[in-house]
Amino acid sequence: MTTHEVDVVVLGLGPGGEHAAIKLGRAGLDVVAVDERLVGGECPYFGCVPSKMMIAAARELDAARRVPEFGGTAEVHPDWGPVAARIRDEATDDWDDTAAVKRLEDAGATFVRGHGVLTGPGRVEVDGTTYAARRGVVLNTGTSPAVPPVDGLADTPYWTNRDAVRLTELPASLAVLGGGPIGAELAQVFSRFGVRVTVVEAADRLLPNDEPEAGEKLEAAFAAEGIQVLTGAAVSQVAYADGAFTLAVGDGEVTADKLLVATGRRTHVEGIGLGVVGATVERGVVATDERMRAGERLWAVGDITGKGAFTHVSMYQAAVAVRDVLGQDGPWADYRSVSRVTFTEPEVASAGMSEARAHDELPNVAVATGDLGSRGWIAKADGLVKVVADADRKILVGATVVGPTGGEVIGLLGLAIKQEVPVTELLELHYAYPTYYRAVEAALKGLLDDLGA
Ligand SMILES: Cc1cc2nc3c(=O)[nH]c(=O)nc-3n(C[C@H](O)[C@H](O)[C@H](O)COP(=O)(O)OP(=O)(O)OC[C@H]3O[C@@H](n4cnc5c(N)ncnc54)[C@H](O)[C@@H]3O)c2cc1C
Ligand SMILES: NC(=O)c1ccc[n+]([C@@H]2O[C@H](COP(=O)([O-])OP(=O)(O)OC[C@H]3O[C@@H](n4cnc5c(N)ncnc54)[C@H](O)[C@@H]3O)[C@@H](O)[C@H]2O)c1
Repeated sequence: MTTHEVDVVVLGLGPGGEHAAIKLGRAGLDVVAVDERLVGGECPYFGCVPSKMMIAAARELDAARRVPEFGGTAEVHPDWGPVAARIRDEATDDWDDTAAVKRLEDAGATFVRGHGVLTGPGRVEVDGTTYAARRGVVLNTGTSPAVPPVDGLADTPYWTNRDAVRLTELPASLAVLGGGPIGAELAQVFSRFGVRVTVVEAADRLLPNDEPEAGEKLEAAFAAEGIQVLTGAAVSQVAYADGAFTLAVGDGEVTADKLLVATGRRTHVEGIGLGVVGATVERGVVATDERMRAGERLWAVGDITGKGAFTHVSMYQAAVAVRDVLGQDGPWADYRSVSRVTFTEPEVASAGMSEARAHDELPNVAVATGDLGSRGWIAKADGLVKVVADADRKILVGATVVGPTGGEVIGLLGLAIKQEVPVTELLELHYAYPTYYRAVEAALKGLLDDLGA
């Protein structure tokens, strides 16, 4: 067996691994970067980028459909062709990572395509070759779609996100299993392109990991667009015959031409030798410290760390790990104010803790909710701002914004949570009239009585 001595091996090149390999290569280290599929991982080829391109197109269709409400007439004839072409040509290079491999090599890293396994501290084996890393291994092996053990499902030609982003034509009807971020975003896209969509969600609301009020707003928006949503829905069986899927849901049935499974993710932590470096894996998550250290000469970043399955978290953690590999003095990982956005319309954005988590972790919590104010009324847009405060310290610990630009407005609140800005000081800002972010001021005012401020 051949052994190569290097400084660092990056195993798995999702957004975090790619970032780490490029930074460490540019820092002059001898880096070997390993991926068995495409450099960049899920986000550019099967996740964020293609889905957001779909969403951009679907939004234009929806805006055109709203013309009569505001003044005039417009005819909308959806065409998936330009969306499919844009994803193929602009987002994914036809699912070819030549450009991403070149970026790695230009940074000084050596790319190896293959399945890597840890064989000891700092040691990774790929197809019979061992790479022995003096400093250690950065692990970023990410996830695959998780498919639930529903009777019959495995034998059907269901889709996951990896199929949905490669479609060149759309079906007449689609059932979406799972109403989390993937299911919700894609359900709305396909519905806006004329597909009859039914979302089947096991929990009692859409986006069950967000505030309940957010799920309610989204469900109302979906109903208004004609998307059928079944919540609290247990699917006991899936069958496929004569070109159609049938889902047994409670006492009833859902039928559709196609089925998209969006029921969560399975982390790639099994069978890759995590035991040999003393890493702790619990419920599919690799335990990490504030420097992203996960075992002997091992750093772990991205979805496998369970700190938020988002591209920005993966890249943030990679930057932390790079600092530690290079012997720098922090800053280390801080998750108090992780922002996240589901790009439905309305957007559902949040930062920090939910109200429920704040009640679990803090003795005194204050909560206030407001609507989107003048801007929302003018644009005929429904939504909300919810703020969660530590009532003893009089600072925000969590926030949710549901609305047309929720993902932008949350930036202000994320900063306030991270910097622990007193609520009274936040109220000293000038909130331009009539912006969406002005709705934050109204929500904050709702906290004052409870804070005794
Ligand atoms: C449809 C969809 C939409 C999304 N939208 C957003 C969004 O808008 N915003 C956002 O922040 N996040 C979004 N996400 C989540 C985002 O894609 C992930 O959080 C992101 O890709 C980070 O993942 P990661 O860095 O852990 O690794 P991944 O992207 O999962 O990549 C891991 C890489 O490791 C490789 N690998 C695994 N095991 C091995 C092995 N043993 N040997 C060699 N290589 C291996 C894989 O081939 C893969 O390339 C979306 C996800 C999906 C599916
Ligand atoms: N805009 C974004 O940032 C974005 C977009 C998409 C995905 N993501 C990331 O990817 C992750 C994975 O997304 P996801 O939506 O697949 O996972 P998820 O775990 O967030 O949601 C899955 C949903 O499926 C439901 N479910 C599970 N089993 C079911 C069953 N048998 N029948 C019906 N419903 C069932 C769950 O209750 C849950 O609501 C997200 O948590 C998020 O971190 C982010």
